[in-house]
Amino acid sequence: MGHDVRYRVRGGRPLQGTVFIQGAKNAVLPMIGASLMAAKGRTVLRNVPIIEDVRRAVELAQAIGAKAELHEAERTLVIDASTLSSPVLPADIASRFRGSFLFVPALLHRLGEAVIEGVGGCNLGSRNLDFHYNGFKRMGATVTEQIADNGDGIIHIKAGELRGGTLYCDTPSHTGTENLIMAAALAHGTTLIKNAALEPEVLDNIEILQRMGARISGGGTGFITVEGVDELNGIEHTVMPDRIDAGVFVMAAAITGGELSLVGASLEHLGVAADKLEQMGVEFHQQGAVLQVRRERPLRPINVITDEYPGFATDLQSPIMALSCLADGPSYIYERIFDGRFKLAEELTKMGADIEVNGNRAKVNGPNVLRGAEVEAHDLRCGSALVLAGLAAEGETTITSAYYLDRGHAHTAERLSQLGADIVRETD
Ligand SMILES: CC(=O)N[C@H]1[C@@H](OP(=O)(O)OP(=O)(O)OC[C@H]2O[C@@H](n3ccc(=O)[nH]c3=O)[C@H](O)[C@@H]2O)O[C@H](CO)[C@@H](O)[C@@H]1O
Ligand SMILES: C=C(OP(=O)(O)O)C(=O)O
Repeated sequence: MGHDVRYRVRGGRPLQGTVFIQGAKNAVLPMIGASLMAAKGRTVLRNVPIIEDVRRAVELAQAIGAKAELHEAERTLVIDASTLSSPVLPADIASRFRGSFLFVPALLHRLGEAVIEGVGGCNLGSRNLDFHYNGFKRMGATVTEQIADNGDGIIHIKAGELRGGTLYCDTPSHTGTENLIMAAALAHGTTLIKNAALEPEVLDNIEILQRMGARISGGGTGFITVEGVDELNGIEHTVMPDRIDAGVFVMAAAITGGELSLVGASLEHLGVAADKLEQMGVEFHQQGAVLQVRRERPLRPINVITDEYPGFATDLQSPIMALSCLADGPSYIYERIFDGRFKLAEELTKMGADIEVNGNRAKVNGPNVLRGAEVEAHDLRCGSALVLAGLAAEGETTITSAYYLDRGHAHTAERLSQLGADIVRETD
């Protein structure tokens, strides 16, 4: 996986024009999980990002018996889950994306069990699932692990009937909150989830579940109450815009000294990242649902501490590391969410950056002149950061293992080319 896609970028062109922000990866994946909970009717999702994670999610839905049709040109996904038949999330698909674990509540409710042969997602250090498992157990499920012949662990979760209870996340886990809400939506009785995540995608998921018939209150407060209902129905829903995609395009304008109109981007959804980018010298003008952004002055250095929403999103940490290479002085980055998210530093160093990494802290000694090099996308956001670095670098940058980038960003080369970038996508 990940070795067959390359991007070639030739830097030095300021980006200008209008770009359409895609639908949110981290909203559509739990929505696909939610739509599998509807035993009757079809769910229609609009503004679906055409990314590899969505293609994998469609394959996985089909593998467990649902009818799922992705209409790419229309960015529309139609799901009929009435035919759900297999509780097994097969490793060859499920281990390619993190969102596969969001199918578990539907399997528990519809088939009484889930068999998880693998969970994927970006390799960012330890990525535990204990808040999910502990929550399912508190609702009456049993969770057991069996070691397969090849040494891989296979998790079996069985739940004859889930019942409401008091659940919590030790820290406000994004997918953990979504999974516990979905598990509670069709459980018997009332569930309270404490220390729930506040991310806009979590709220968009609460909205789709409510429209399907779920009874959920407290979204956005950290305490979510769910009163279980007997069934959920297929409905139509438009996926919210992707705030990480928006943040990357803001930084594309910033790193090239350009000016862009981002259709669908929201300053509010960027949280603290908007303030940090403003401090670096980015100018924002929110005009309704279009965000205008430009950078004319030299970039200033920045201190970043990643945090749950509305803090600085960890998924924008890699892109801002690339941007801070050009800033006039040292920038300090403290990654608090994941313990293995600095592989990018080595790749940027190949391009001429000067970055000191110490555990979960990095110091970027800007300003550096970036030069084109062959670099590797170790994960999704490492990929988007390397594209940004390539846009600012002298000469040609080749980004390998770029399947990771395609996991989360749609039509990257096409959208950047329309803004004046020199970028092509190649496959073997
Ligand atoms: C598909 C999706 O929505 N992915 C996003 C989601 O990932 P994901 O939902 O996996 O991230 P979490 O919020 O769950 O994880 C954050 C931290 O909590 C820890 N943790 C989490 C769950 C658990 O049961 N036990 C535990 O210890 C993790 O190891 C990690 O250190 O949120 C991340 C943090 O905003 C984003 O980077 C990902 O893009
Ligand atoms: C970490 C990410 O995604 P996932 O949780 O899907 O691996 C990401 O989007 O950067």
